[in-house]
Amino acid sequence: MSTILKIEHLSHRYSSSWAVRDLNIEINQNGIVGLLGSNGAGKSTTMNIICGVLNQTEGKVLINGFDIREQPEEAKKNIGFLPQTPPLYTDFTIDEYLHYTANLRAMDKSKIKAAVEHVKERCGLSHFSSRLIKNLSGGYRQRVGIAQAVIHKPKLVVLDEPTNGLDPNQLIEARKLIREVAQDHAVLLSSHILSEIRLLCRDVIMIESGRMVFADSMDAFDNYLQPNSMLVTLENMPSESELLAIKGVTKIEMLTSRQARLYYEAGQNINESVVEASMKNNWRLMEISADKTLLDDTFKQLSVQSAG
Ligand SMILES: Nc1ncnc2c1ncn2[C@@H]1O[C@H](COP(=O)(O)OP(=O)(O)OP(=O)(O)O)[C@@H](O)[C@H]1O
Repeated sequence: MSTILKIEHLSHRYSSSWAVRDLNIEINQNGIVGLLGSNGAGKSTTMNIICGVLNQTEGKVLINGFDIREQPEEAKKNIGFLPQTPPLYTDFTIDEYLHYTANLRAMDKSKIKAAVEHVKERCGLSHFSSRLIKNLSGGYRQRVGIAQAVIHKPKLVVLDEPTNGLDPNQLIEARKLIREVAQDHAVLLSSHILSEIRLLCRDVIMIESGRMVFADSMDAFDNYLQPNSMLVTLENMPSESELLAIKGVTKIEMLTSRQARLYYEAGQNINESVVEASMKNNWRLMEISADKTLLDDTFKQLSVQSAG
């Protein structure tokens, strides 16, 4: 079986400056892969190249084994794309628009009607079939955008910041739909919001200044960003020096009268030592948890580092 998406040494230059440098990405299975990066990192450029909207300066993009530049028709049959601004014709009804996009994808004419019904059902649009797109809320427009991206059952679905600008209820609905889509498709989803990527994605690729700075599972990303620290809540909080005496602990930060951040050496597991010390000294351990609060800070640092 071919790899769904393979990107080799991809670089892109706009006039004089490079927006993407030597990207290598491979996606082999369904599920959501996050493309994370701050504004201007090169996410949209990468996605536009993957989807054949922009020709790269250097490198290769293969979709299901087809080169997007050399075999664009075959490659594009395997891609569904929702750009940052959904390509909606607002004077069309949902039905008209989905028939139109199915025809654009050169789908077998005899299968279009059933495909439109199926995708409307799947995206929760059936009850709005004959409503004009201009009369839909932002959340429903986004659903139509996703529907046009999956109507032809592509192997790869590319969603450029699909949850941007949605209100909290629309966000929940959009995430649910994207998760459902990812059960049958490989989804590449971009965002500059770390928490959004953490919520949705199995794997994450982080780019900054056009270069890849990380690519692995979300769990590995959390570990990578964890500066080896944990949060402990103790009812009887001891002194800093007593906490520092716990085996493996290298630094203490007192956060409140009952909570402290404990830093430890990479690769160490200090949970047991903390529990033991607490029991021995009657510190009354209430909670011990991985420290996720530093993630956003570290993300900012990472972004700055890679820009340098
Ligand atoms: N058409 C263009 N001409 C010149 N430079 C461009 C063009 N499009 C993007 N750029 C530049 O290329 C770099 C990458 O932009 P890109 O839009 O790919 O980033 P992004 O990660 O998608 O950011 P955002 O989330 O803000 O869209 C930026 O420095 C941007 O200013």
